[in-house]
Amino acid sequence: MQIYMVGGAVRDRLLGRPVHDHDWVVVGATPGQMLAHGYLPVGRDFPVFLHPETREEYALARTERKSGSGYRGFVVHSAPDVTLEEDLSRRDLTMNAMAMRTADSGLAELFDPHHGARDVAARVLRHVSDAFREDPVRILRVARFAACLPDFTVAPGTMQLMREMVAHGEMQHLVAERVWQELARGLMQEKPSRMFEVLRACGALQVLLPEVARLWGVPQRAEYHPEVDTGVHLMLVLDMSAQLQAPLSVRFACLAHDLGKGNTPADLLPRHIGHEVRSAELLKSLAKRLRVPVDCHATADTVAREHGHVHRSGELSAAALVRLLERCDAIRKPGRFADVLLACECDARGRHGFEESAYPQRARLAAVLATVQSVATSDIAAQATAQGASGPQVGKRIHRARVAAVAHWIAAQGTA
Ligand SMILES: Nc1ccn([C@@H]2O[C@H](COP(=O)(O)OP(=O)(O)OP(=O)(O)O)[C@@H](O)[C@H]2O)c(=O)n1
Ligand SMILES: [Mg+2]
Repeated sequence: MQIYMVGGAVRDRLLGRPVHDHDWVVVGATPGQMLAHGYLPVGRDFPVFLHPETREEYALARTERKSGSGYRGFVVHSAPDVTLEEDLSRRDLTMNAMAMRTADSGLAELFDPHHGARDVAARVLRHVSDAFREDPVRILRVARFAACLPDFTVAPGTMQLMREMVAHGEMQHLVAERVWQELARGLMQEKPSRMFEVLRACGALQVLLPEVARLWGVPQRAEYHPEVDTGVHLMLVLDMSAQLQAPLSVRFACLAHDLGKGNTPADLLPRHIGHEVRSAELLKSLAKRLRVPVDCHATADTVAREHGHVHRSGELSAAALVRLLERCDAIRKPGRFADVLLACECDARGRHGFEESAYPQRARLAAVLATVQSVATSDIAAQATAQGASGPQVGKRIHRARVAAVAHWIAAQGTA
């Protein structure tokens, strides 16, 4: 049997990027031989094994043919006579269809029948063959790679193929988990906007995230948004979230914060009165459809509802500031509130001409929260209960003490 390194590890080595995991392909072996060598079988559908020590994936060379629609509709042929070339030609992109082996001389040998190295040098994402059609997840992968390798472009023929796949309804067969997985990974790359550009260009965005796709062409007020177009703004916000190295929940919150601008009544444009609540409603159905994790949804919901108040928090009274913190559940969930503030900063700086602007609201609200947290609520509660106060009355006293503390803090800021 011969073992070759394949897929992302070969690609990333060529790109000079850090290699996270290795995929291996084994030619000329049977499952029985793999088991005899101590490899552990995984998966029901494909002849894939885990190395007994490294736990990396070793797959027997295989060919694949689509037998029906959907995720599992494949006929897999794996046998000791399947060649490396056959295995490589079923893969998605030329840059992912290279193999490497350490030769007896100790030098690394590259097997590159589809000219992946040439495409890497030319910064092109190109499909290997028409077999690309067989798996619609590949459209999401191309979009994700575009976000990760922002100077790469999609080859025109590949974009054409992706358009055809979308037009044939292939995106409908994707299961929510796979869509979310790829979307989440794409959001975490260096330039998330590239993923959305690619998905938009092939028509997949319209199918997967129509709430997002419809934001292009929707105007906003130029005084606040020099870029005017809501879709353009959204892309600036997402790239700002990457620039500020925000975690996934923040990046997803950025994606969803302005969804409600997509269904603003036409007579209100370019104003978007009430878009915050509409955003939260659209977010709810999107999160359900894609099975978005609860923490991402919760952060995004607060950002959608409250981003306007956070932006204007400099004008709020002590009482209004405490109410804002209470609505954000900031006292119980300070970590999440920090994420909400970061998303708001991405929103404010994700505008033409504001990229380098300061966003003092973030540090100020963090300080207001610290002030509120310093109020000794258990002492107030104990005292109130001793005086025979009811539950709601205790709550009111705590609220009043918090407002007083914030008012005091604001006054001290003024004299500092
Ligand atoms: N839908 C898919 C998924 C994977 N592959 C092939 O399987 C390899 C390994 O897949 P995976 O580990 O999922 O992705 P990588 O390309 O290795 O990228 P990374 O692990 O860095 O995300 C890919 O390089 C590609 O050759 C494919 O052709 N089509
Ligand atoms: Mg991999």
